[in-house]
Amino acid sequence: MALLEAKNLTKRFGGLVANQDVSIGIEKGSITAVIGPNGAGKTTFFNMITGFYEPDEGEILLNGKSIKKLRPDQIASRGITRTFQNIRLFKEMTALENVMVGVHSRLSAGILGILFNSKRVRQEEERTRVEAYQLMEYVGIAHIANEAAGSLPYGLQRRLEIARAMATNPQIILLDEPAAGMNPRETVEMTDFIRRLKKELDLTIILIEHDMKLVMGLSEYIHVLDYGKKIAEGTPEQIRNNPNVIEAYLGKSASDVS
Ligand SMILES: Nc1ncnc2c1ncn2[C@@H]1O[C@H](COP(=O)(O)OP(=O)(O)OP(=O)(O)O)[C@@H](O)[C@H]1O
Repeated sequence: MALLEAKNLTKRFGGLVANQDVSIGIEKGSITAVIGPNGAGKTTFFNMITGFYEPDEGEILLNGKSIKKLRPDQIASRGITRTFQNIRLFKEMTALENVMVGVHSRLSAGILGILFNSKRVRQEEERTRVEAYQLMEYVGIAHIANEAAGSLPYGLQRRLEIARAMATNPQIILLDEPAAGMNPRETVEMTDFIRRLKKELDLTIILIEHDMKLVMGLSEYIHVLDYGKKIAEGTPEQIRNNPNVIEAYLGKSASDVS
């Protein structure tokens, strides 16, 4: 059984069908890419999996149980986390504090704890700080712990967002264009880092990415969307040679998939 199963998902915005009958199964411990031209429906798919949009039709199963009607925080607590295409950090807060927010969402002493048990709250605060710092060390960004998130270069902000997502202790992480805006060196580092997440933490990774070199080099399996419909799935080799995929990218840039 697939760890995560999206079955026949459809999402409409007025007359526009952003996802139509999309089915995607994700195996535990795999790296899967969802690709397609601009506006194909990739982020809409992520938004349904993570509870930001409720599908109009279809079903989403995690370990065989429906998560379709759950809120984003409930889905996060079941181990599915994400990053965003447009980085969403608390820009005025330090990098460490941003990661602490992620850890907090898992540990939180609750409002009664805050009112009546300040010692426990203080201990939890300290534990949160230590955990967040360790996570930053793992991600290789501990040196920027005390810098304001908004002042960091783009590549570091992307890594920081991943560190915050990982702080919720996920089993599945959805990365929406992790290499967007990165220079070639940063892209290679990001590729290595994603591989490490899979290998060392046994994370299941689903990514949206326009950088075909990254997609083809990193993914074990690829699903292709075009105008809201899934037009192909397969290994990188199969996708590279799939006439439907080449056709979908033609007119944009045929060389994108080669
Ligand atoms: N909240 C929304 N309201 C109305 N239309 C939306 C909404 N979200 C997405 N859409 C539309 O749905 C379609 C699919 O958008 P989506 O962002 O999922 O595509 P995408 O494949 O992620 O594109 P890109 O690669 O450009 O990020 C687009 O036509 C978009 O304008």
